Amino acid sequence: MIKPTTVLGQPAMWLRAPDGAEVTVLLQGGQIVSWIPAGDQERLYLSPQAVAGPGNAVRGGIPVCFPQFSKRGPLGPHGFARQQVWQWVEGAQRGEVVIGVLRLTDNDATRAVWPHAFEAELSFSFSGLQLDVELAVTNTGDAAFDFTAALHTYLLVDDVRRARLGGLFGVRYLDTVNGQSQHQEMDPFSFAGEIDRIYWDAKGPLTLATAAGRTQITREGFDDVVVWNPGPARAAALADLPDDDWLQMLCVEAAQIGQPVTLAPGQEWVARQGFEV
Ligand SMILES: O=P(O)(O)OC[C@H]1O[C@@H](O)[C@H](O)[C@@H](O)[C@@H]1O
Repeated sequence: MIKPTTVLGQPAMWLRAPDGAEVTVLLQGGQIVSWIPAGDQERLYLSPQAVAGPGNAVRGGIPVCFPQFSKRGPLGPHGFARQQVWQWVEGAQRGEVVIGVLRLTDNDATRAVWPHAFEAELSFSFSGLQLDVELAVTNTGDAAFDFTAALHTYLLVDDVRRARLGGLFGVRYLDTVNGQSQHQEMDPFSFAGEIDRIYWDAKGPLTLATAAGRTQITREGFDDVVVWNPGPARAAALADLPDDDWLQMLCVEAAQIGQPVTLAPGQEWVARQGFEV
């Protein structure tokens, strides 16, 4: 079943597979804001103080960061894709699987800050205990451009201090809290408070273990992984996050940061992030 709905007062689509798995996606940002696997519970964190609509970035779900990751460039944080309203292209049931596709193309607002012609497509498919999310970007103009990107997934956890993330052993990372580079030594590792790291060239599958069970996270085409939690002090400074909700979320982001993507006219880049509980 696929039907229009609203989330945070904004247009969204709600999709349910025959086995009961559900996804809700906001047109703003092409942002998946809910994923409930079949017979399971909500797996994505969406802040109860999230604000949608023009000029806002929704805190939670799977924001699409494009064409810039974080503040690593001249654009606003994480680029403009999460603030743009994407077009709903199609939703369909194919056997047991339900798919959804949204598209963002350059427009006056994007060209004002980033003078390139592009088409970005966010596709997802789900059924049972799996969700796959794919981001494709095509250069529809006549000059090459570069970008960085991420699927900035907010995973819902019962208490981040009891969560453990595995699969990054030996991977070099930049700790953006203190600016230092290190290699991951603990695997799996747990979280005491604020963490903000870019793991470079991390290709293997990840496992997030929480009291609610395990989530396997795979990636194709994304070289890097970002692990972010604001911890108590930064959470208190974020107006769209309740002070204690840093305990209930962990961002494990599939990202392309270290080697920006360069697309020649007509070229396409595709990358995906998959989840299984
Ligand atoms: O508050 P924003 O713009 O959604 O960003 C949230 C976080 O996103 C993460 O990806 C970054 O690594 C953090 O540095 C940043 O604070």
